[in-house]
Amino acid sequence: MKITKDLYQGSLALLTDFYQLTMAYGYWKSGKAEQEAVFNLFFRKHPFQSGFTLAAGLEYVIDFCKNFHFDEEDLAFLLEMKNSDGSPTFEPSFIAYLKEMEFKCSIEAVEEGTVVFPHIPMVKVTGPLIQCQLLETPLLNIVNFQTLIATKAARISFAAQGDPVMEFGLRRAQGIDGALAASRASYIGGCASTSNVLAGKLFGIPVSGTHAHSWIMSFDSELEAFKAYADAFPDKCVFLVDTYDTISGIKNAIEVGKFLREKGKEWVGVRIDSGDLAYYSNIAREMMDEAGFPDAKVVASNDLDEHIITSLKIQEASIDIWGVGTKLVTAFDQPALGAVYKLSAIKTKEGTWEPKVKVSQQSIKINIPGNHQVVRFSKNGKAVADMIYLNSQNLDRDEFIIIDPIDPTKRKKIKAKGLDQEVLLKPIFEKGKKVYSMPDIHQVKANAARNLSQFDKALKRLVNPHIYPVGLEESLYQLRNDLVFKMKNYDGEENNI
Ligand SMILES: Nc1ncnc2c1ncn2[C@@H]1O[C@H](COP(=O)(O)OP(=O)(O)OP(=O)(O)O)[C@@H](O)[C@H]1O
Ligand SMILES: O=P(O)(O)OC[C@H]1O[C@H](OP(=O)(O)OP(=O)(O)O)[C@H](O)[C@@H]1O
Ligand SMILES: O=C(O)c1cccnc1
Repeated sequence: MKITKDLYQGSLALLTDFYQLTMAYGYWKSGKAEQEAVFNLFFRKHPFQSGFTLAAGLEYVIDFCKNFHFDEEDLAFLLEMKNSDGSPTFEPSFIAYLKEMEFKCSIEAVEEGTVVFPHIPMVKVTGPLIQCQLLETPLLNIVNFQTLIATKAARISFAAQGDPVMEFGLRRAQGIDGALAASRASYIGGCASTSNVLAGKLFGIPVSGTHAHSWIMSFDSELEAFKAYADAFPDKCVFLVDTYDTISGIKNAIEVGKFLREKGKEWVGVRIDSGDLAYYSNIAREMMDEAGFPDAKVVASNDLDEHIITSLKIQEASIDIWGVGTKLVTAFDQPALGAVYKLSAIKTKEGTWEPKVKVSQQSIKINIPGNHQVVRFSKNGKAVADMIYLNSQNLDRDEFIIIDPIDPTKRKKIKAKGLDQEVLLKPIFEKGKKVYSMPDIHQVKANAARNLSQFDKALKRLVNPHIYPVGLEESLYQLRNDLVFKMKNYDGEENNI
């Protein structure tokens, strides 16, 4: 098992794009490697046309940064790399520099389970330019995927209106870590359990499941198969009833349910995995009630997502538990979140922070310069607005104006008196030393639920959700404008239109 062993036990410093290493070499060669910089990780658009996004992945980020180093094998690999003319890509003294490199960055981040919005920095990295740069790809890899899946899981859980959702995705997930990370993020986002036993072991997530059609098919009859399963798991029986004929399957399940009851045991219920799930779940409910099993549950599965679940709820399907796999763990309708990681300030030789901006034809792509913090204003536990501000700014004011980063005609006055304020970027590492104590996964899940409950349900509807106000504090907005004009050499002529 070389691949899994190397992946999970070796150094992960090479899990990056090659250009990060060529830039790292360039920074080192030009004497800029240790110059202090600030980078922000943020996304520009919610996934799935959602009205909110749920942050996840910080625990992986912490793990990655704690173990950030180049081991002997990594260094040997880099030393062997050649340019097209056969010359070495990296000088031995650069490799020696990497060997001695110790993680020195400070990291601030939103906690896992925090509801986040476009443009809000989710992770802010401050430290030697070379180290900030080397973190770009792995941080994006981790946060993009887990945030995407946690958001999808939250949408699915809302659609299920509090019914348990079992995550069944492993067999269709994007590879080994895709599956593991998806199970973790799905649990944070609202799923009750996973079918992935390794995820259960690694992350402490509850593991659950029913049985497959192959179980039934391996016996001479469905009834015999149900009885044998009941024998093995008298307290945990969910019978899959659609292998041959769903109605006969429900009858057989009830018969075994009665047999179990005679022995003082109660079955859990049935699973329906094909056909019209509203129609068959209602028939199953009626038959089980009539037979004296009002507490027996109906589990439904088969290519479910938030939209089909919503439709089944509208149809008043009698489904108590939802099994969701493929469309959850592959984020079926949006394969990536699209978060980016941008340089926003750099320290000058004089020791002052110089804000940096990337100018773009598309205003959505102009980053927010400077060294920031984010505050969430709320009233009586309900979030009111988020403000991104320069962290030199004093929050002790009665009133703020926030300006939409894309459309400056959208502004909001925040009367701060009487509002609660929560600063969202929390210290995670200080100069390479971890200062954050990571809550366990159940606390993270509870944090997600608490966070989501702070937002109006208009934000959580699947179609055309309400837009939550997020803006730049006035002076940050002004700084950004001034910098864009400066970088574009704007001289008052029309040449910038
Ligand atoms: N009442 C319903 N309303 C809306 N969608 C439903 C309803 N019942 C089932 N579905 C969905 O319709 C789709 C049916 O897909 P498909 O044709 O693959 O199922 P099937 O033929 O019944 O099952 P299979 O191919 O697995 O034997 C699934 O996504 C399922 O979740
Ligand atoms: O549909 P998902 O949301 O991905 O949920 C997981 C699916 O995996 C299993 O199907 P299986 O692999 O046996 O295939 P089949 O039922 O489609 O034949 C199970 O019966 C679900 O239908
Ligand atoms: O336990 C189940 O019922 C299950 C697990 C994985 C995929 N489909 C169903």
